[in-house]
Amino acid sequence: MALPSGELSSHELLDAQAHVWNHIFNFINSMSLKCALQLSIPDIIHKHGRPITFSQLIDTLSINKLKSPSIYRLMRILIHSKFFIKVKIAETGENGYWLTPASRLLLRNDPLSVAPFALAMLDPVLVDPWHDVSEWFQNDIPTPFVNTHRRAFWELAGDEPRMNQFFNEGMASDARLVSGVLVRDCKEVFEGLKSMVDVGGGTGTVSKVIGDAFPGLKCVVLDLPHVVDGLEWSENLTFVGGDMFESIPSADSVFMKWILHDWSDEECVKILKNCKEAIPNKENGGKVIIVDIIVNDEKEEDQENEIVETQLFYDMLMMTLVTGRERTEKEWAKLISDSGFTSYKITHVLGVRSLIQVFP
Ligand SMILES: C[S@@+](CC[C@H](N)C(=O)[O-])C[C@H]1O[C@@H](n2cnc3c(N)ncnc32)[C@H](O)[C@@H]1O
Repeated sequence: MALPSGELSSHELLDAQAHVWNHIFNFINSMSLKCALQLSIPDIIHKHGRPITFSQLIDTLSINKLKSPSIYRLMRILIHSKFFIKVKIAETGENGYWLTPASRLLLRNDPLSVAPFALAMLDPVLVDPWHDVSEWFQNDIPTPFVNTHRRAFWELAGDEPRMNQFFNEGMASDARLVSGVLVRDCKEVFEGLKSMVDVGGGTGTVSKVIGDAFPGLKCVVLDLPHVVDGLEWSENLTFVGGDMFESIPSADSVFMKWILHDWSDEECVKILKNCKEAIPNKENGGKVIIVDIIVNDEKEEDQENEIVETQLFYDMLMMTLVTGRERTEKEWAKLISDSGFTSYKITHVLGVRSLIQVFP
């Protein structure tokens, strides 16, 4: 009996096979990147200050030198995935490895480094639940993460200091990049505010940057006690260990970056209602400032669009690790009105994410 694939031309069949193989092995891109970070390859090339030859790279790497030929293979795939380029060194005519814009974002000491975020997201604690997604679909456990680790994400982060640390560092590295854009390109959103609560603000990176840019603005970071206990306060930055589902300290405004996408619609409505309690009415300038993804579902089928693919990755990540999801504008509008707010304004200045101002 002819298989369905028998209806395909040889060309279609081979293309389909290549497509399937690339998806089977997509994780090799992630893991090769993780390996390069763990071996500090971007930092070594950067420190060298000019393109580095293969033998110079091998001399600098702390590896078993018998495995050097495999570094050539690692670099070859990372060149293919645009993390490095090979250039001709003018003086010697030799080839050297050099950085690309993507690997510049991986330098450890760069203030905008995403290296801690990459290492957090590719830690086995966060990767293991992906093996349990299909099992989770068949049972009544709330998330694949709980299926694997028997505890919810935030609970395990509270119990495991190593996870607490790598997750907070990962978040802080993303927060540095985003807060720079916020204070540069969205000044009007913060101007005139006297106080702001950064709900789920982690170790306070965004609040520090915003507080420095607007010295009249007092920021309070509310996060779980294991995240904020022992952090250093300053003149206009304080920390409160608490639970946003219980209550949120009062302020002119609430800021939430990467919070609501962690939670289900019901949970988001609870958080947003608590935000509404914490701020003054619209006439007195109360507002909630949200930084999160708005999925452009009209482009969902368009696999050429890198931003849509990133948004869909995040949506699956929220499904696997926590109870959250990424939302379309229509879904955001429903959450906002179900929580008793009257209007919102979206600003698209943050690439994959958007800034949403919500008014009581
Ligand atoms: C995805 S992280 C975002 C951190 C920070 N806003 C950022 O974007 O860099 C979510 C944060 O929510 C905090 N969180 C989780 N449950 C919470 C709760 N019930 N009350 C307050 N914060 C909570 C976590 O500890 C974590 O810092």
